[in-house]
Amino acid sequence: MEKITKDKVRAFLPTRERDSYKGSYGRVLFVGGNENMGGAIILAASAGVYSGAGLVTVATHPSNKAALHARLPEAMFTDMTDTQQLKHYVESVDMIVLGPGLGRDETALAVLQTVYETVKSYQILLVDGDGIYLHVNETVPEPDATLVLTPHLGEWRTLTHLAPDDQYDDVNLGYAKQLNAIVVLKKARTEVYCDDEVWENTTGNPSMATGGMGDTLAGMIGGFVPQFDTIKEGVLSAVYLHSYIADDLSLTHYVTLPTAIIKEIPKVMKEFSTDKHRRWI
Ligand SMILES: NC(=O)C1=CN([C@@H]2O[C@H](COP(=O)(O)OP(=O)(O)OC[C@H]3O[C@@H](n4cnc5c(N)ncnc54)[C@H](O)[C@@H]3O)[C@@H](O)[C@H]2O)[C@@H](O)CC1
Ligand SMILES: Nc1ncnc2c1ncn2[C@@H]1O[C@H](COP(=O)(O)OP(=O)(O)O)[C@@H](O)[C@H]1O
Ligand SMILES: [Mg+2]
Repeated sequence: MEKITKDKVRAFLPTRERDSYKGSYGRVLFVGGNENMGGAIILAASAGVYSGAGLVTVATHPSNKAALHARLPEAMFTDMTDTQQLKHYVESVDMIVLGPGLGRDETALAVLQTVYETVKSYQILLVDGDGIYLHVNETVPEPDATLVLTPHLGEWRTLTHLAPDDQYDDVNLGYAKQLNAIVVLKKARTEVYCDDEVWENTTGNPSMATGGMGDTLAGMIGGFVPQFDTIKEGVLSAVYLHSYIADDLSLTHYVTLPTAIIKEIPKVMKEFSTDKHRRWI
C-alpha cells in the first residue's frame, strides 16, 4: 500500500500555461440534487468550480435553479428531467459527476440511465451517493466510460456485500477490478484502488464527519481530474487536499463545514503549486 503524501501531491499539481483558457481546464457536468437535496449537488459543483474546472454545468431538479444561481453564479443550469437536454450536456463535456442528492426514485433512475446510455469511452464518469445505490440495486446499462466510484463504507458494503471484517486490500482491489472502476473508499483514512495499486490517504480528521463532506470530495475530484496529467493523479490529489484543508481548519474549528473547505481550495492549490512564487505581472 502506498501513501498519498504532500510531496507526491506537490509533484502531481499541474502549472497553468500563460496562453491557456477555460477550455484548457475541463468541461464538467454535475448531475444530481432532487427537490430535497439540492444542497448536495450545489456543494459538489462549488467544489468543482473552486478546484479550477474551466466550465461547469449543473443538471438538477428545476426547483434548485434559483439557489444554484445565487450560490454559484459561475455555473450554468440545465433541467435534469429534460432527457434531450441532459443527453446534449453529457455529450459536450469531459467529465461527469453523477449522484450527489440524486434520490432513488423513478426520476433519479431515468436520469442515471440517460447518463449511462450516453457517455462515451473518452469521458470520465464519477458516480457517488445515490448514484451508487441505483448502480447496484437497479438494472442499468454498463457505462462505456472510465468509471470512478466514491463509496463510503456503507455504500461499499452495498456494492460488494463485504462485511467490514472482510475488507482486506487485495479483496477490495479485486472488487474494484470486477466493478471496472477506480474506487475511492471513503473512511477515516480513505483508500484509493486504481489499476493494481492501493493508496492510503495520510490526511483527514473527525471534524469532517458532517453531511455534504463526500459531495464536496466528489466535486473536487470532478474539478481536478480534467486538469491533471492522469486520472489517478487527479483523484489522489483531490483526496489528499480535501482532508488536508480540513486538518488545517480543525486546528481552530471543532467542526469543519464543507463550504469552509470549498473556500480554501484555490488557496491550498496555490500553496502546493511548484510555481507559487511566479508573478504574472
Ligand atoms: N445537503 C444535502 O443535500 C445532503 C445530501 N446528501 C445525499 O444523501 C444521499 C444519501 O447519502 P447517505 O450517505 O446519507 O445515505 P446512505 O443511507 O446510503 O448511507 C448511510 C448508511 O451507510 C452506513 N454507513 C456505514 N459506514 C458509513 C460511513 N463510514 N460513512 C457513512 N455512512 C456509513 C450508515 O450507517 C447508514 O446506514 C446521497 O445522495 C448524498 O449525496 C448527503 O450528502 C447529506 C447532505
Ligand atoms: N472521522 C473521519 N476522519 C476522516 N475523514 C472523515 C471522517 N468522517 C468522515 N470523513 C470524510 O468525510 C467524507 C464523508 O463522505 P460521505 O459519507 O459520502 O458524505 P456525504 O454523503 O454526507 O456528503 C469522506 O470523504 C470521509 O473520508
Ligand atoms: Mg456521500
